[in-house]
Amino acid sequence: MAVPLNGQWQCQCPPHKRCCKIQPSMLACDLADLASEAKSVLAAGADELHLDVMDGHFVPNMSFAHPVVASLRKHVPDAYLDCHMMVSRPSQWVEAVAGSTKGAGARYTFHLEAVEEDELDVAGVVKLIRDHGMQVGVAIKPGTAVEALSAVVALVDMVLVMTVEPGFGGQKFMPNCMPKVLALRSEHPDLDIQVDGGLGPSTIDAAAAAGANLIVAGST
Ligand SMILES: O=C(CO)[C@H](O)[C@H](O)COP(=O)(O)O
Ligand SMILES: [Fe+2]
Repeated sequence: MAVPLNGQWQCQCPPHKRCCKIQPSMLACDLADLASEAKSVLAAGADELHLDVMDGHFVPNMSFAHPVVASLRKHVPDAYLDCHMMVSRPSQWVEAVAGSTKGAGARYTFHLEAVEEDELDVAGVVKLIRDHGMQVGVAIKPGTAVEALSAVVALVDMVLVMTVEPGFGGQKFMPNCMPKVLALRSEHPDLDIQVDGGLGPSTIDAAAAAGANLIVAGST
């Protein structure tokens, strides 16, 4: 479990327990100052940078896209970029995001609900991401049952269980999503499980206790 201590996120997990990684969501920062904001959260101990890409179609909001990610990469050449792709037809952006994040570690997390009939099937999207050298995450919205992941969990590196409706920062953590985390963790002891939305000092314990080990920290 990680807690803020003297301006740093300090892990409090006993040695035998799974340690949480903290991934600040850059959606919460001054996007006109993205590079220096990214450097300061990394200096404060952030494990990865969570980049919320929104297309205004899969979610009713827009944020930034791969050109911004490419510019940011020049300033943080060694950072791990965790791209949360809230976009329809996620296969269409894989090549662009791979080109924008190259040089150090990156993850492309697509929403299971966004894969459309006439594009690749889910396994095809996973393969496309991997073929482009990125780790693979798959996300589900609060309203999607965890059983919807059963055919894909074994193929991916990480599962993101959204704890808010995707599209906006600053929303309230939804504790009723924790049983999904618990179910995933009991079935998959070594899987990376991420939670995203309304995480902060008052909600991180519930998420870690349920079995999440990747914590997106945004506005709270
Ligand atoms: O995916 C997201 C919104 O769709 C953001 O990553 C998430 O909301 C983080 O921000 P906050 O902690 O403020 O909720
Ligand atoms: Fe996110």
